[in-house]
Amino acid sequence: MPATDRPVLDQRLLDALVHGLAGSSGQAFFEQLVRQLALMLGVKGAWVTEWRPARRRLRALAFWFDDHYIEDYEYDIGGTPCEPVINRCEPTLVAERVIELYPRDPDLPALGAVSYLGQPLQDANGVVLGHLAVLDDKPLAASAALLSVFRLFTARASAELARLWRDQALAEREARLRTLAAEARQLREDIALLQGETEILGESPPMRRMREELRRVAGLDTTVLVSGETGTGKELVASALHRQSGRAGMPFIRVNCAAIALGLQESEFFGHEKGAFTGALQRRDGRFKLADGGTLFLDEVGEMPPDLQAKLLRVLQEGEFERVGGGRTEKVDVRLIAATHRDLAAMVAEGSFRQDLWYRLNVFPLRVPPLRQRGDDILLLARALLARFARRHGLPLPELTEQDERRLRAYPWPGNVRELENVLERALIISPDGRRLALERALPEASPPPLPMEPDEAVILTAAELAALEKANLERALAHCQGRIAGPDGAAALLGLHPNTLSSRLKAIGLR
Ligand SMILES: Nc1ncnc2c1ncn2[C@@H]1O[C@H](COP(=O)(O)OP(=O)(O)OP(=O)(O)O)[C@@H](O)[C@H]1O
Repeated sequence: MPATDRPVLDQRLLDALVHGLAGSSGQAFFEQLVRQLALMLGVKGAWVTEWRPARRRLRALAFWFDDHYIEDYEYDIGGTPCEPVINRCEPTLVAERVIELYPRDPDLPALGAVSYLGQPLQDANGVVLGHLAVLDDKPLAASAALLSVFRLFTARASAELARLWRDQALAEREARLRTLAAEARQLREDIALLQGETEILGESPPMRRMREELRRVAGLDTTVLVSGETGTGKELVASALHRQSGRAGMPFIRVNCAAIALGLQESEFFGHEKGAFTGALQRRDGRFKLADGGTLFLDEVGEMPPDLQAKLLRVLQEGEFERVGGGRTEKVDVRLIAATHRDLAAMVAEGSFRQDLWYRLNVFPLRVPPLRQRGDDILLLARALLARFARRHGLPLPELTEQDERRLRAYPWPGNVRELENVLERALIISPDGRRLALERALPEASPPPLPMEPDEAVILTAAELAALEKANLERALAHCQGRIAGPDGAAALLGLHPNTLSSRLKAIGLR
């Protein structure tokens, strides 16, 4: 078709194109753009790329050719008509005989190219982000209309690509911030270590057993899977495994698998080369590299997305990995510890966690018991934690009263040691006189009242003990109300029961 017959002047087509693009963004936008551009200019192919300066390559974000999309198109710009577009940063039109002019470009003959038009995509500061190009199997005349349409779509593509770069750069910075936060956390842990705050306290049988297992496995390079409810001390256990191992002088690197931004996971683990993807402004080491010689702690491993599970498995099997955007394989010497509050076996059964990865991680399972199964450890922990908080805040250290002890034992501690820490710190801070803990105010509203007896080990009672406890409670209520059941001064009101219900209960347990 001669250039003048190309439908570039058709206003309706132009409107359709602009409207078609208005609603889309990202990948969909670029796909629409190249397809519509090729159709509109009546050319064989159109593609939009992003520029990877480190490797001097262009990677197609979308490539429409001969009525279909071409996937994964990436090329070195040397000897191609795209080279002057990128290098000189100016539009390039090759109206005909493009193969003769660029004989080193191997793709031109394959695509049957005769003509070429390309223009760089730039951000507001003139930095080259990529380019937009069309090619045809017929000569292409530079009509003013064609060039103005082409310029219009170059501007739209530039704006969209610049937006994507900004988003990626922001995500990069956030990731960096998270790394800094992790380093700050590491430093806080070092300080805690120096102040003796990393000791795993507890003398209850389950804690003694757990500590003994920890001691046995710590010195080996065995992968350990630490499980337990939230706040039970899994991270404390992981760092103790590291400190008691031969790797103690080397880094202990923690990755929270639940908190890595989508799209950055692979780079977070394995690192990336500068220019490896949009927004990868500099080369960065991943957590595997940072942990070289030391221990890598995969916290919340149950939250790891499936594709990352597959990649991690490959690294564990092959013992090496590649940075994102880098051809070189890297080998590191890392001991792996994973932790989860989830039931990984159940996740494997339901298909949300890879069985082969689970086998690799579950070499030595270490279960941290919930606080409610640790008996008097609750009191031991409470005293140690109170001393720590009093020291930290420069406050007097209150004694635990019997009432405090009962309250601490009776509460089920769903948030485990972390919750105990929070409650005690709050109780200490709001303590009215500095000598007495304000536990009743610091404990969550729904906490049960203290049991009027000292249960053995923990708050697990047999059915007979529970019945005896209820009987004693009802007797005390009756005595308090001089045997009255109903009425405002009756035992039913005191107990929060309907009088008929109370009468039935009294009959059932032989009190009436
Ligand atoms: N046995 C213990 N002795 C002393 N401190 C403990 C003990 N167990 C837990 N802690 C403290 O309780 C807090 C929570 O522990 P940690 O962060 O290790 O729990 P976690 O199981 O990893 O929690 P999550 O599942 O939420 O990640 C930490 O401040 C830790 O120092």
